[in-house]
Amino acid sequence: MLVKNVKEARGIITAMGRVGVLLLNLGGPDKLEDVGPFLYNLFSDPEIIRLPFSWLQKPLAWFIATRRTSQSQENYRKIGGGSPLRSITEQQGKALKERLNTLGRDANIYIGMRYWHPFTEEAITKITEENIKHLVILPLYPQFSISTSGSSFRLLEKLWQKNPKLQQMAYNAIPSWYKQSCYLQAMADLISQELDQLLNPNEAHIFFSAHGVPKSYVEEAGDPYQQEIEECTELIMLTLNRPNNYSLAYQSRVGPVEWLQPYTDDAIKDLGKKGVNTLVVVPISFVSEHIETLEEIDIEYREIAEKAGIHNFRRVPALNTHPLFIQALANLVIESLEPSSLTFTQINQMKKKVKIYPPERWEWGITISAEVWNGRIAMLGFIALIVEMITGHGLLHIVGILQ
Ligand SMILES: C=CC1=C(C)c2cc3[nH]c(cc4nc(cc5[nH]c(cc1n2)c(C)c5CCC(=O)O)C(CCC(=O)O)=C4C)c(C)c3C=C
Ligand SMILES: [Fe+2]
Ligand SMILES: [Fe+2]
Repeated sequence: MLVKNVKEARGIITAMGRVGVLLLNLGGPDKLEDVGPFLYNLFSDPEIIRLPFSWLQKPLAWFIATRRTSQSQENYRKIGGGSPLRSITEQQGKALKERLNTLGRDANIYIGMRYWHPFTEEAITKITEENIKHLVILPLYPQFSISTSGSSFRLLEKLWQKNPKLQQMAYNAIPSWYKQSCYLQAMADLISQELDQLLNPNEAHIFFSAHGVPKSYVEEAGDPYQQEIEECTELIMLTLNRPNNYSLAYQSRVGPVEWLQPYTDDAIKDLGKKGVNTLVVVPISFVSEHIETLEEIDIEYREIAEKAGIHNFRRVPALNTHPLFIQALANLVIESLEPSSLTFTQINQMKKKVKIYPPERWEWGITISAEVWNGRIAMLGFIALIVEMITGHGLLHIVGILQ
C-alpha cells in the first residue's frame, strides 16, 4: 500500500503519533581546547581501535589523544580554530524540518553526534522526554561503514537495551542512501558548477576522494564501505553525464595498518606524472565541510598537486544545505514512513528486538569475520602500544598516529 496524497499521509502520521528524525554524525571540536577530549572520545571507540582487553581501551585512547592533540590542534587552527560540523549539521536539520513541513509532514529533528556535542545520548534523552512515537534514524553518511554509521548504530543499540521507554518506540534505521536520486543530482550539480567555471571543462580530471578505512575492515570484517563508495562514484558520473576522465582514491589514513588504496596523495602524484593539469576534487564520503575538506584537501593535497605540476587545482564544495540534498533527506524520511516500509509486523518485530540495523548487512557480535577482524585489530593495537611504551618510538609514532 502506498500513500496516495498529503491528507492520507497526514492521517498516517497522526495515527503513528509524533515523528522524530535523528540525524547521526561524527561531531568535531568546536574550539581548540575541545580537540584533546574529542580525540579521546574517538579513540575510546572500539569501532575505531579494538583491543583484546576492554580495560586497555581508555588508557590507550588517553595516550594516543594526548600525543596527537597538538598536531590536530594545529590543523584545526588553520580552519579557524574549530570544526564547522555542528553548525552545518544544525543548518541541515533546520532546512530538513522546513522542507518536510512544506511537504505536509511535521517532524522533530534531533542531532546525535558520536564523539562531540550534541552527543547521541543527549538526543536520545530529548527524544524520550518529547514522547516521540516513531523515530527515523538517518546517518549523515551516504555510504555505510563499520567505523561511522556502524559505530553510531552500535551505541544506539546499547542505549535501547538500557531503556524500556525506547523499546516502546517504533523506529526505522536507514543504513545507507548513496543511490538516492536527489542526492546524486545534487552531487552532479555541484561538480557541473565547478566544471563550468573552467576554460576547457572537458579536459579536467574529476578526482573523487573518499575518506579511507583500514583494508581489514572491508576484507576481513565485511564492511560494505568500499563497494558502496565505488558504486556511488559510478552513479554520480552517470548522473553527471559528461565526457571527463575520472578516478577514485582514499584519503585521511591514520595509523600503522594498510588502508584502502590508492591513497589520495599517491594518486595525485601519479596524475601529475601523467600530465594532468586540471584537477577537480570531489569529496564523496561526507556531506558537510569539515577538517578533511578544508585542511587536508584544500591545503595539504593542493600543495602536493602543485608540486606534481597540477597547477589548476579545484575542489567541489560539500553538499551542506544544497536544496536537492535537503530534498534527498526529506525523501528518505518520507519513504521510511510509508506504510510499505512500516508494516505492523515490522513495528512489532522492532519493538521485540533491540537490533536497530538490518543484521544481513553486517552481522555484529560473534561471527567468524568479526572475530578475525577484532583479533587482528586487537593484536595490532596491543603490539603497537607495548612497543611504543617500551621504546618511546613505536609503530604509532613512526606512522604518525602519534607525534
Ligand atoms: C565517512 C567518513 C569517515 C570515515 C569512514 C572515518 C573513519 C575513520 N576516522 C578515523 C580517525 C579520525 N577521524 C577524525 C575526524 C573525522 N573523521 C570524519 C569522517 C570519517 N572518519 C570526520 C567528519 C571527522 C571530523 C572532522 C571535523 O571537522 O572535526 C579524526 C580527528 C581529526 C584528526 O586528528 O585528523 C581522527 C583521528 C579512523 C581511525 C577511521 C577508521 C577506522
Ligand atoms: Fe585527517
Ligand atoms: Fe575520521
